[in-house]
Amino acid sequence: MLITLMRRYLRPYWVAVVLLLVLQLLQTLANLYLPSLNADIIDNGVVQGDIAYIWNTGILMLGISLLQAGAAVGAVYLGARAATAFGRDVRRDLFSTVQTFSAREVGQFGAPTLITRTTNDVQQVQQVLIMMFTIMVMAPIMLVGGVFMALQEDVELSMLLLVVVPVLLVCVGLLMWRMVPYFRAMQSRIDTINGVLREQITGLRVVRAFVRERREIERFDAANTALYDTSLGAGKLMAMAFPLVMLIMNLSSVAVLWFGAGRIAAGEMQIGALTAFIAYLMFILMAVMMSTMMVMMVPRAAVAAGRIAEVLDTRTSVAEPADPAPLSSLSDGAGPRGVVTFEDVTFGYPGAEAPVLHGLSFTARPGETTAIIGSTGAGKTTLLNLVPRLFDVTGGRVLVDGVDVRSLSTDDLGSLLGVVPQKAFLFSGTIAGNLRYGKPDASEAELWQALEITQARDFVEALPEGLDAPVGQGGSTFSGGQRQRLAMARAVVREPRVYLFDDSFSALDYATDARLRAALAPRTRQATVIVVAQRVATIRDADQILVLDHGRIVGRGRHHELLDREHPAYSETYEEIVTSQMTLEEAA
Ligand SMILES: Nc1ncnc2c1ncn2[C@@H]1O[C@H](COP(=O)(O)OP(=O)(O)OP(=O)(O)O)[C@@H](O)[C@H]1O
Repeated sequence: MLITLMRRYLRPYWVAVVLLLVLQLLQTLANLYLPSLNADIIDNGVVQGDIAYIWNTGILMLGISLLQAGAAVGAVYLGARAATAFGRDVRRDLFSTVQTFSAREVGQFGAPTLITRTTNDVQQVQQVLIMMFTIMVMAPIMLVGGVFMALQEDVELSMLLLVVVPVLLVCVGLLMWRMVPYFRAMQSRIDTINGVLREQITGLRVVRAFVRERREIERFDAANTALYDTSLGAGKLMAMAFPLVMLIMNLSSVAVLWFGAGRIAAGEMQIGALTAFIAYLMFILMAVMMSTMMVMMVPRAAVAAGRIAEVLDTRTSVAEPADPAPLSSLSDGAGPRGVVTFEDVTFGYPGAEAPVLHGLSFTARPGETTAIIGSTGAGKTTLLNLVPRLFDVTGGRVLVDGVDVRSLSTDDLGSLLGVVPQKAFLFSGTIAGNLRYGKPDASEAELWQALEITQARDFVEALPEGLDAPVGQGGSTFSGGQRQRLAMARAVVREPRVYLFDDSFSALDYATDARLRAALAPRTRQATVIVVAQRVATIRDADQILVLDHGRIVGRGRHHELLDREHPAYSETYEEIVTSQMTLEEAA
């Protein structure tokens, strides 16, 4: 998975990658060559007193050092560029894939993991990529080249490698092997801390209201201590790792000096060769250490790459039609009017045993208001979500002007709808920016008009910056009712064919609710309005009221018809809802 991801996303940067590999090769070879030149200076220059040789070789060494430094800088630069570009491209694709997801896929993954995958997991792979760019080229060359050069300097002394290398390999391998579980656990501990923190920040008011601060602090402490323990475990091993490696390296140097001194005394080796040998030994040991670390890090990155690929490979369940029906084909070729028809619609959430909606059939017409009322959990929001295709039906069809919503392109379908969700959501920015979300070229006059209709003009006018007043993330700087009215204004600015209001009026007081509906009526005269409501007062004038109970339509008609025991449309459920909110005299 890691390789596939890297191949796919590094392809545009292959020139930079090849160039950086060549530069790495150059600098590693230069690195390998320098100790040998140093040995030559000592043996042929210093020992023999040949000043000219020292100068010439010294200048050559300087040249090679400069070349090596240049190549190293170039390689690091190109590597960093390719790796960061890789990260940017993967994040971009993850984001645009998630944008295509329906509520089904988002629910299946969960928002937190989608965020972690786009940020943390990409970072993990990117880091390993940078390491690979250097170590993958450097380590094998340093290892093979180091052994080759060491043999060139002295074959007998090279036998020491047979002892030193396996010892280092085993020690570093063991340490890393014990560290990996800590690293894995660390990720999930960080996830837990994030989870607790997110919940507490979002639910801060509830925590305060129920005086649960102490309990919440304990919860956070537990998660925090778990992370501390894990980090400490990894830290202890890490603290051991460096001294251990240094000890092995120093002991090896001592061994080389010990045996080398004997060989020099016996006239079998020169001093320069001994210094070069020590340098090559260090190269070899470094290469072994880096390769071991690399081998241990790859599985972690592979896990991250797998998680990224899982998102990238997920196809949305509300797929775009291959051959979308043009808007002009709606209403039998007359163009969009906004007639919404549910035809024997059944819907069940993924993984749920029973459907939430059962065989719903109704038509909502332009110029009419269709209201949906029912107890909580009856399926009202679910029903509304099927029109903009947040989910697709599991049985039956949802039609707009006689065309199945699944046959329209999502852009076309969206252009017909003005949705006001149950939880009004605003984006950070300004009020004007939010209102123009569905119609970027709307004039200021249009924005004020929409605000007037949704009874939001007064409070926006009262803000010092007016339309340019800042909006906090999610709309946090406004009250629930203000947010709701701004969200409605956003839909009104768009002048859609179909308005979908999901319980948008319940955050308003009775008087504002009534004024808003009165102001909205002329604007929606040509449009289809579907309103989900809890309050009977909000919908008593609706042209058609659908009473929903456990996902079935158990009553349909106008307010008076549904209450009239003599009328065929009479609904006992509706009467129960009405009497729970007002006396029958008030309702009449
Ligand atoms: N994402 C989901 N996954 C699984 N089940 C869900 C999901 N959303 C809602 N449900 C279930 O579907 C049923 C209908 O929910 P829905 O939100 O449509 O009800 P509602 O009538 O709008 O309620 P309310 O008036 O409280 O908003 C409920 O039983 C709920 O538990």
